[in-house]
Amino acid sequence: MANGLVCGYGKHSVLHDVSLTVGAGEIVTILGHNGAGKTTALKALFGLLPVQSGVVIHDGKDITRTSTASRVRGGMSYTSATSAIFRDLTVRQNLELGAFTVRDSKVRAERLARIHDLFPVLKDRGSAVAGRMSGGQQRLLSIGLALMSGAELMLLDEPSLGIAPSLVTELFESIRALSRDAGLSVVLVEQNVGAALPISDRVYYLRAGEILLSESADEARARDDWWELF
Ligand SMILES: Nc1ncnc2c1ncn2[C@@H]1O[C@H](COP(=O)(O)OP(=O)(O)OP(=O)(O)O)[C@@H](O)[C@H]1O
Repeated sequence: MANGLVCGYGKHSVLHDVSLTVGAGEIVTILGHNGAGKTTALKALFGLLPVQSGVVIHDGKDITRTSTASRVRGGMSYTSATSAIFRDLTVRQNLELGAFTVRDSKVRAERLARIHDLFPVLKDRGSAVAGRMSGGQQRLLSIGLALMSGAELMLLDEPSLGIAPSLVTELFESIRALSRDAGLSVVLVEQNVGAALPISDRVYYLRAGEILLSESADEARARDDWWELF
């Protein structure tokens, strides 16, 4: 997915030689302290930041210089840590907009039904104004939006942020189910290590823009010294 990525803001490099892979149906989690470069890595993968050197590969194609729009068409989505929804529109309108690139109305209806099954609150509150829902419900909606686009690879930045613990478990189980049943691949950035590890396949540890270590989530779960690694 990324090889030798160097990227940052202006002339300032934040990522130094970052390489990472995510297979079909795999959930890969990037762990690291504040400021390590986790969000920067997701943005670089999604084409929101120019890459100074290195390559981004998706579906076997070099997409390093392609636009974000073409990455969306290619099956990628990015959900930022700050609520990525249309606050003044209803929940239903938000979800419909998530699939604005999908012409086939049957496909749109199927996706909507699936998301309603996954997150029934988005069905029950379909006519609610999105910006007036709770923070947790807004997070679910932002993930619903990404799923409506038909993403095969989701880049998720701190999905648990601001969500009640019971809902975090439910949300993460839904993500796991999507990867298991529908082959969804996920690159997850998460401070809530306890919630992320049980659904992850592999883990990358990022420090000051460099990958320190990559290991299986089983190995990571067996550790009690994550933070000493950084
Ligand atoms: N828009 C920006 N312009 C300049 N520097 C930025 C910008 N956004 C982030 N940075 C810097 O890039 C570095 C990495 O930030 P980034 O947000 O990727 O870290 P992070 O690991 O996601 O941290 P957090 O867990 O706090 O979100 C930090 O030093 C940050 O100050």
